[in-house]
Amino acid sequence: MTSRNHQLFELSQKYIPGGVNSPVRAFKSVGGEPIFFQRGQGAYVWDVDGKAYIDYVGSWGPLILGHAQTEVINAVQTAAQNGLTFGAPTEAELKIAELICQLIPSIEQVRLVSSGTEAGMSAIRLARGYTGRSHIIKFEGCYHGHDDALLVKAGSGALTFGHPSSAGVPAETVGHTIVLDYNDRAGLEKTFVEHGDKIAAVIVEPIAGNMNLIMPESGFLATLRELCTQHGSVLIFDEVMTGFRVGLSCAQGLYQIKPDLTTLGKVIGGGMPMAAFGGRRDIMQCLAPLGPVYQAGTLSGNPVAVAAGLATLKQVQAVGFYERLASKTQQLTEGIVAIAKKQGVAFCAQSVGGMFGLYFREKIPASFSEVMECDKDAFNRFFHAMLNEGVYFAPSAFEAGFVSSAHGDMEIDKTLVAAEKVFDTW
Ligand SMILES: N[C@H](C=O)CCC(=O)O
Repeated sequence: MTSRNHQLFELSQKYIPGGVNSPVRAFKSVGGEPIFFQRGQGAYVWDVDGKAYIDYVGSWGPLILGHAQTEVINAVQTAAQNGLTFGAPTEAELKIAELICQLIPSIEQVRLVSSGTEAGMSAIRLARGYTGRSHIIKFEGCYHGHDDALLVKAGSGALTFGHPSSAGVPAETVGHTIVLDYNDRAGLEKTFVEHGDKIAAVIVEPIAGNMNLIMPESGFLATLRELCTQHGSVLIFDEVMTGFRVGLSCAQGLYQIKPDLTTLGKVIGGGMPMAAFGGRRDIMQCLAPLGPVYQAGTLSGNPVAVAAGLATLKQVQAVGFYERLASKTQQLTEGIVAIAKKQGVAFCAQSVGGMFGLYFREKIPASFSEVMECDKDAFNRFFHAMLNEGVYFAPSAFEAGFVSSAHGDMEIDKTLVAAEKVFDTW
């Protein structure tokens, strides 16, 4: 009998390109058909054929409290009853803006948008408007949404499908984008010596999560900070993924580096489409209607999304929240590593807060080129075998994984039992 999933996928391909609304969902690199989900609760998701999975994707990061979390759902329902959108200021958006500024000291003012792509694109335009310069630096394998200027040697779905620089982006559009290697301080210094007075901004994922998980090496972020200050360039931390995911003070708090601008998304929307960019007041004041840099959005600050975000940010402030999350995530990665090692599989893993990376190689990668050395076929085999056991990891060797506060000992144990079974017959 044909599964409901298969039927839906067949039909979807007729009406939606590739049957998906974002390429990385397509299972293209791991093979097989994408799963159509019907519902989620806590740490679990159920597909349309009724099979349950422990979910380590969490909608690619936003669901730090798990699926359908009671307070978040209640907040959404209450907000929705008062109207879905006004296209005008609300008290709730003021509340979330104030909270973001309180929790992230580098953010003195913030503007809400609807997606991480918008946040990144707006931050770049703002940095260019503020400095009056054109060049930007980004790093290979980092992904900042699908804004044209940033879609060069990008990570995430672009990397997954082997097209890190997209067709449809004119050469002139990326003519001002300089791409460097993540963690390459010497390359960075050289570029600033050559082009320092032209560089409007450096945009970086302070912990890279779109080429699997790559941690910044000691001194990398500090060098970035020093060079940007020295040359009058705007330092932009893309914390769409790491914001309120790796800790309450985000990656910038962990590394004690103050960027000029920060982009946020995922967790701040609690599962609803919301993102933000914010930072130094003197830079933010260049935005319309105060300044000459235009930026806008009909649904920006959407009240339902803001309600979900506020309910989420309230809960992550609970004492010990991030310590518990980090320890669960570590329990998961250390457990899988121990099982793989027992079977002699070349595998390693690492985590930070509620975010983790799994690598089919002996040593944890520290750069884009080392990530590329991971055994992609082994990952694909592992992915499908775990899926078969009811564990859903991201369908790409280049994406980080996520643990939520709804993942308890039971879910971690079940995952490790599944991994034991998978590696037993490796
Ligand atoms: N890595 C991406 C976002 O952070 C994955 C989500 C997507 O592209 O659909």
